[in-house]
Amino acid sequence: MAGLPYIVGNWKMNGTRAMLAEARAIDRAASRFPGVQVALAPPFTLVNAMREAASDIGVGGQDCHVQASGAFTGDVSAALLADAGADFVIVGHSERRALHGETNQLVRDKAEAAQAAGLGVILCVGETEAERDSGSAETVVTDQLAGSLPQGEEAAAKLSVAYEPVWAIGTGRVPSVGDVGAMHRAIREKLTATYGEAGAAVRILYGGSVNAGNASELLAADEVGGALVGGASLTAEAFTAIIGAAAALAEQA
Ligand SMILES: O=C[C@H](O)COP(=O)(O)O
Repeated sequence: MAGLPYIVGNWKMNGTRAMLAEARAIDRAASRFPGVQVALAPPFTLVNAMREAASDIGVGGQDCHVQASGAFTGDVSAALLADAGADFVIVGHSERRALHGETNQLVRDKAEAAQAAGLGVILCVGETEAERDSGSAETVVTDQLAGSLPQGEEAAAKLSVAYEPVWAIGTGRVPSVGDVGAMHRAIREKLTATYGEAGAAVRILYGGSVNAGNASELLAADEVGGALVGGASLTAEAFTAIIGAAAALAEQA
């Protein structure tokens, strides 16, 4: 595994100020598991408050604009996220690709803008169920990577890739461990083809219905360096169980 296991919670469009109590509890739990890197991506509105409430976890955004500033009503730039205290940003989530028509080129531009602003990037890729059923999942994912991986000398250094099969997100369904490993190996190959040796150190996270019951198995799959967790990151109890599973595996390794 490349580096510490990286367990990231994506709160999506959830999170009032009252939920900072969960973030604080997650932060306390993270401090008990120094062998795991833990982070949360709350809505923009909570980034700064979460940064101030938590000290042992990374805090990130769920999207960013490609420009640093300007007349883009409603958008938030990577520079603004960094100013609010974010360490990283998620780009290319399938919900952004599907609901906001984000193309690979746009995702790449966002990733490069984020890195230029000093943020780490979690770049999401994943196939739909129809693409999986037609046998083209690997081609779809490697094509997404070809189009959206950031370029530049330091691009691999602050990058993680999250493999999230669209059909597994929020459905309670997960791919077999064998399919997860096969896809993660294909992603690794693409990363080393793109970045050379630096591609070997990029963490590849699995995302899609990860929970306390399946985390150990999924995290043990080939080339899985962590998890991007949606629903099960909304409560400290559920998310801490996943962090604990990652810590136990890391200790065995
Ligand atoms: O970013 C997180 C993923 O979309 C996974 O969401 P989920 O864990 O609710 O399936």
